[in-house]
Amino acid sequence: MTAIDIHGLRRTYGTHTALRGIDLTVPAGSLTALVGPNGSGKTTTMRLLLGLDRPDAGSGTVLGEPLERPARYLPRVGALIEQPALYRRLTGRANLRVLAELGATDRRRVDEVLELTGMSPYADRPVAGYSLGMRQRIGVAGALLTEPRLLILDEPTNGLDPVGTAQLRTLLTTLAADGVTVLISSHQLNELDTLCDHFVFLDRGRVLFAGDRAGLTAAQGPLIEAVPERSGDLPALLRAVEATGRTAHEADGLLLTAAPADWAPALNRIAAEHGITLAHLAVRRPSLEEAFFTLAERHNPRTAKAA
Ligand SMILES: Nc1ncnc2c1ncn2[C@@H]1O[C@H](COP(=O)(O)OP(=O)(O)OP(=O)(O)O)[C@@H](O)[C@H]1O
Repeated sequence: MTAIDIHGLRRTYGTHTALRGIDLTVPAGSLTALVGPNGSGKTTTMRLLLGLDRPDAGSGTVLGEPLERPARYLPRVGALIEQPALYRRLTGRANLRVLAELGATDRRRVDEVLELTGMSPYADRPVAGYSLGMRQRIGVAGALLTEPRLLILDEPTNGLDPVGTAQLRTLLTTLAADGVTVLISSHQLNELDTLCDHFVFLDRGRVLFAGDRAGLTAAQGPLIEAVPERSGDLPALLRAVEATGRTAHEADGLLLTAAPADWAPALNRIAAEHGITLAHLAVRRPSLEEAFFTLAERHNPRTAKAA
């Protein structure tokens, strides 16, 4: 079952093409991360899915209904796009009651969503005194009022402290376990690494990768990291690796290269041939951020680093 199945989604603003015909498949019940640098098209994608903007091209379904008929699926969708619109003088609870009334939702649901988002202790304070993170959580609470089957959250961790982020992570995991599909965007890639099970990488309006963790590992391959005993040898080691035709980077005193795991002994030999002793040599799974940059570079070698 797919919650979102869209093909060829395209949106141009004036001369700027924000989305270049992307395909987006989000499995039902998944926690799918929509990740990419600033301006890659995450918000545009979400706005189009929510019927807040119209695509120039593209079709497909959301919760089994056609994308062109958002009114048919929106009652089952909860969303938080950018900052939540809240009445600053009203309390968090009163804001949610207004939303519940507008959506003809039972008032008792307000207490439930306050509890779910950990906002019950602050519910009777005016929103004007809330931190950014508290406003975000009230926004998420508002998105949950209608017990949505699909939750679309644009950068919901913006402004959240580590405790707030951890609470949101627990909440989203619980919702997904209950069969709710969650599509969540962030440009802080590693934040979504442990939370999500599906990933869509956007870069300049294109999809670089879409799939699950196993697919990502297969697409990107492992990373080999090495540290020379003498830190001054790192540039020479980089040159030696690049001379073999591989791309290598330096990060925090480490040499990193995307290569098959069995290339580690070759790296050890190359170092030895150049008179360099390695203090550390390891093969590991790339982080989400590293996977993104490897795939971005493969796609567009000259400009990936600038993204
Ligand atoms: N209404 C608009 N008018 C003109 N350009 C727009 C509009 N909306 C988006 N864009 C442009 O489209 C591109 C994609 O923007 P979008 O907001 O979707 O990116 P994003 O991935 O959500 O970025 P961020 O992480 O900064 O939120 C950007 O270059 C942006 O400037």
